[in-house]
Amino acid sequence: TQSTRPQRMLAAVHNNATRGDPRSVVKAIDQFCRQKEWAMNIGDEKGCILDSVVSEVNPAMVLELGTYCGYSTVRIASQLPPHAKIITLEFNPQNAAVARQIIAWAGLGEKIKLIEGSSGDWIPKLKEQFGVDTFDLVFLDHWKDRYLPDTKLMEECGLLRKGSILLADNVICPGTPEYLEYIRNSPRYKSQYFKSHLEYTRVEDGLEKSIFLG
Ligand SMILES: O=C(NC/C=C/[C@H]1O[C@@H](n2cnc(C(F)(F)F)c2)[C@H](O)[C@@H]1O)c1cc([N+](=O)[O-])cc(O)c1O
Ligand SMILES: [Mg+2]
Repeated sequence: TQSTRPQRMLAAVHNNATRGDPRSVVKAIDQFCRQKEWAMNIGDEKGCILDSVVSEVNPAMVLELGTYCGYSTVRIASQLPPHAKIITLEFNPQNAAVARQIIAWAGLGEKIKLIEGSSGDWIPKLKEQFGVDTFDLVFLDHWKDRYLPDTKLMEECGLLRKGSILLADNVICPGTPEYLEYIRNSPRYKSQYFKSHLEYTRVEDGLEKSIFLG
């Protein structure tokens, strides 16, 4: 039976990355996507911007929307201080299954809680189910038409505090026009655009970093 792209990506990690070495997992995925098959990981160029935001925020609690295969999950978790945690939401069970194995290979299972389901279902339950207070950093990289409704939902559920950082992928390509319009015009956020390129291509894309002002 035919394998899927995430399964071929997992095989590339097993064959080319060192167990317990997150940087080698990131490198193996980027190599697979450059040399074999494009895939929608944030990639190394935007990934370096993600790294700099994570190290600047030094978050104790991170929420990622859109695990996919776990590339950015591993990238973020490998930079977290001890005892810090990342909760990552994934809707597609096949993607979640691959992500769990990539996260395990990187040796980061203790820092990462992968939840399968939809943001609409899970965002309202994070406080009661996982004892979350607020998130220091939220990374948005799931369905682009969900960035805005889910940001409003996080506000309503009291998951953001004064100073919480939202970092959104793909604000140019594929684009998140409604989210950008809201976040750049809302008095409750201060936003900054980081110009870059769509993963593994020369097409323009970028990240939008927004601080919640409370
Ligand atoms: O469509 C793109 N990304 C969509 C990403 C979607 C991924 O997020 C999951 N999800 C959905 N809801 C949730 C949650 F969290 F709600 F539970 C999680 C989906 O199952 C999928 O694995 C994309 C496309 C391009 N491109 O160039 O076309 C480039 C990129 O970087 C991209 O991120
Ligand atoms: Mg993306």
